[in-house]
Amino acid sequence: MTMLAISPLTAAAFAPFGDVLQVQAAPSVMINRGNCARYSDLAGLDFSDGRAGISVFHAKPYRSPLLLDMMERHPQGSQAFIPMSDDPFLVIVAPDNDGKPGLPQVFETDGLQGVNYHRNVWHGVLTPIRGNGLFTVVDRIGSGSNLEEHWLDSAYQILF
Ligand SMILES: NC(=O)N[C@@H](O)C(=O)O
Ligand code: NI
Repeated sequence: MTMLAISPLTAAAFAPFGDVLQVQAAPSVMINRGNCARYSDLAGLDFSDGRAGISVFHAKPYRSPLLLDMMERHPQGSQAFIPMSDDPFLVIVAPDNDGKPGLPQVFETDGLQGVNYHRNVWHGVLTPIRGNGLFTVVDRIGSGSNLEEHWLDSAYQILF
């Protein structure tokens, strides 16, 4: 079974798939009488025929080795995962290859990062690896199906 290596999550590496939500080199503006740095407008939110909603996901942390046998995407909207703890999680994405996921890439967050998957980007399901598994999620609320799943012809293994 093919193993997938894990890379640290960076905005540059993740750019083809979405946005990294993290403190930037410089704030957009200082607010609250200089007591708070605001980093504005970090994610490309995109919802067709629906609206943005904020949900909470409570996921059980996975144990190593992880078997990656399915990837999914949301044709009608972006999806952001913002951790409610400072625990790292795995972010698994793949380019589209004629309507199927191409070679997956695996990133590990540094505990102070969230991600926003752009619309229709192949990704693995939410994958906490330790901690409380609590995440705030910003994604599309609307009618109709917004979930396309693809079961991989051959699974991958991820050690962490
Ligand atoms: N299905 C669902 O709401 N969650 C997935 O989209 C996911 O990315 O975890
Ligand atoms: Ni998803």
